[in-house]
Amino acid sequence: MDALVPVQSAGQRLPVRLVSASLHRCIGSVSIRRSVSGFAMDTRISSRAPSQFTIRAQQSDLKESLGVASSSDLRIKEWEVDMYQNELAISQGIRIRRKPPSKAPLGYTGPFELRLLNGQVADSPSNILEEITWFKDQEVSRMKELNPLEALKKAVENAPPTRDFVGALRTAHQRTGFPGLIAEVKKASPSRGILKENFDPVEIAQAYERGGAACLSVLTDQKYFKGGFENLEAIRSAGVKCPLLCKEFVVDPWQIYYARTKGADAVLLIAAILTDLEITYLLKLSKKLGLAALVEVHDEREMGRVLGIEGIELVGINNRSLETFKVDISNTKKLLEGEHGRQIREKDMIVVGESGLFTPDDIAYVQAAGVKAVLVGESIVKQNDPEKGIAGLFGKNISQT
Ligand SMILES: O=P(O)(O)OC[C@@H](O)[C@@H](O)c1c[nH]c2ccccc12
Repeated sequence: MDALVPVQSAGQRLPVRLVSASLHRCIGSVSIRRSVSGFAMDTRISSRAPSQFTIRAQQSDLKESLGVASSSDLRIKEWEVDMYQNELAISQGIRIRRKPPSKAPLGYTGPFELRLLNGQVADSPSNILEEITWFKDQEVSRMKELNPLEALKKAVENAPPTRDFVGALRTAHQRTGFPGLIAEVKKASPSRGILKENFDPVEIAQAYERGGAACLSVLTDQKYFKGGFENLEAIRSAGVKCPLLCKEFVVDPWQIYYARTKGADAVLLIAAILTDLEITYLLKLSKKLGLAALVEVHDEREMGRVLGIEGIELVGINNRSLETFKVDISNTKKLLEGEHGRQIREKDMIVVGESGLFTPDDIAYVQAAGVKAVLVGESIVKQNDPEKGIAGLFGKNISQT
């Protein structure tokens, strides 16, 4: 990603060839189009209005790098890259399409003709996760314009060190004998609507900390969860000591940098929307920036994929399908049985039981299934006093005092 350097001065030649080549190497055919167009449309280019010459020079570099000659050829190449990305995702059992399908550009002939002949593809999102993912893709493009990657990288260099998310979970587990608690600062969700009307994120975070939470999860998605990065920042600067998970739908490496500058100590990577290569790359990037990564799975297939990826310390099992909203806590048990469970124990990974946990019995059930941590939102955020909510959830006061 280092090659994603914005234009500094007119006439400067940029190694665009390297941009696409290195992306190709790092994340396969994954997000070349977004990165390429993100690059080509970089705000610094438009806001600093360099000479036409610079822009032309870049575009020709770009075409050359993709082996194309005209802008319609370039459109076709970009479209093909999207199609390859979809194919790659489908081959890994990923049902979520990362972008709305688009028709082949005029004049296209090539390897996807047969697939196009196969008939209609739905061009509205098939489920809520797909809708969120499509929206996120556009939202990130807009946010990148306001916060170019170069500026974020500088901010990261001066950011205070991160706190040890995984260590905090292990310590809490040893201290209490219960799974370490990641308590979620969550105002609303698409499945449950508004959970708390008078929502003060800092007050809730402090109450969670007093109640014995090991870590906090802060939803930053605005549109679907009524969260925000300002909540993450506010909680961090209010002096809360628990490490913070930035709960976002990550579809682009830029978001990892952004989360780091806003005070996150960990990020979420959702296997249902990311290919193996993307998870591998985003994991490495997170580590480089000092962040832990919670890799979330929902079914056996995703668990199998994730177990094949090196370097994962934290796996979340979501009991809620983000496609259908169905919640079933026996999902945690099911995914920890047999060969998968054996591999997890062998690698000493921490499994986080996520969603739909309300009672001490629920906690005991997922603990018996093998989790060392739990991620809980609704049942504790809804309480008038979230600190007491935690004691209610565990059937015991788990605070330090
Ligand atoms: O409120 P609950 O049922 O306790 O769930 C919390 C958490 O697991 C859930 O918010 C969640 C799990 N994975 C996610 C991914 C995106 C958004 C939200 C989530």
